[in-house]
Amino acid sequence: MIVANNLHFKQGNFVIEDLSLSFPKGEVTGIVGPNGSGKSTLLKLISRLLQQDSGAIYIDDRDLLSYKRKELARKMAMLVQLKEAMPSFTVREMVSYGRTPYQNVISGKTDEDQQIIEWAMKETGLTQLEDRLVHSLSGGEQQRVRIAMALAQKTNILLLDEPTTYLDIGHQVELMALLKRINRELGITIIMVLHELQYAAAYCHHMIVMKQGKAFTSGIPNEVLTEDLLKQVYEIEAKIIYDGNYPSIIPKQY
Ligand SMILES: Nc1ncnc2c1ncn2[C@@H]1O[C@H](COP(=O)(O)OP(=O)(O)OP(=O)(O)O)[C@@H](O)[C@H]1O
Repeated sequence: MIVANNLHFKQGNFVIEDLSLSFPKGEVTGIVGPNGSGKSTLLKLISRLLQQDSGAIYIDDRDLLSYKRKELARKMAMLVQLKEAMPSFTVREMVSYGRTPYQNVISGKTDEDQQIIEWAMKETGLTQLEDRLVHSLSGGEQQRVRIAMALAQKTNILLLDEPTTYLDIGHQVELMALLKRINRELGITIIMVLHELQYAAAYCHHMIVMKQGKAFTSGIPNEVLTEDLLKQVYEIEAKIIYDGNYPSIIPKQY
């Protein structure tokens, strides 16, 4: 469904060269790799926040660059890293922004828009918080608001850059479970950058490992995530112990 062919991209001293990848439709793909390996850059190229120097990205067999802005916003939602302060909007107002790609300036919000806003808040457990100001919420609640806004956008692709940043382990697991349910029940294709290899292994169908602007390897997580990979990509000696699909990584230096 999403295919990248022979991408070339240069920013400063960092280069992506001849990168070709595919992201399976209806599945959850995790992009992992060390700091500075190009994970966010790859996600930004897929969401058109950045544009490759050459090569092409196809979404549903159509060149990404040929989509009109609103048309693309109806197809994919992107949650960038949570770095900036959240705005002074209520939860409902912020979720409503997800309807922007469908709105007509004259008619404003339709009944259908309102129903979708209610649905998105319900799916993410925010109905009780709808009148709260977003910046007054906890980190985990704020992430749910951002996901609700993306759901209100009614896209079939959701891209997320490090969605678990700033969350404690309880909220990390809650968020991963929410994303898994969104994928399973709504069939939304999810592509996310993750630092936690254990979540990539446990919650993703497909995993891509980036190293220095290249896809070092990709495939089924528990086949990709090996002690040898940790050595070659992260340069650590570590032991991996699986409990079902969930790995524990124990570094030798410990
Ligand atoms: N605007 C820019 N100009 C020059 N270099 C940049 C720019 N943005 C990113 N880079 C460089 O590109 C490289 C890849 O960055 P990117 O953010 O994609 O890495 P990442 O794998 O997501 O890293 P992290 O895990 O630390 O978030 C890094 O070396 C970064 O310094």
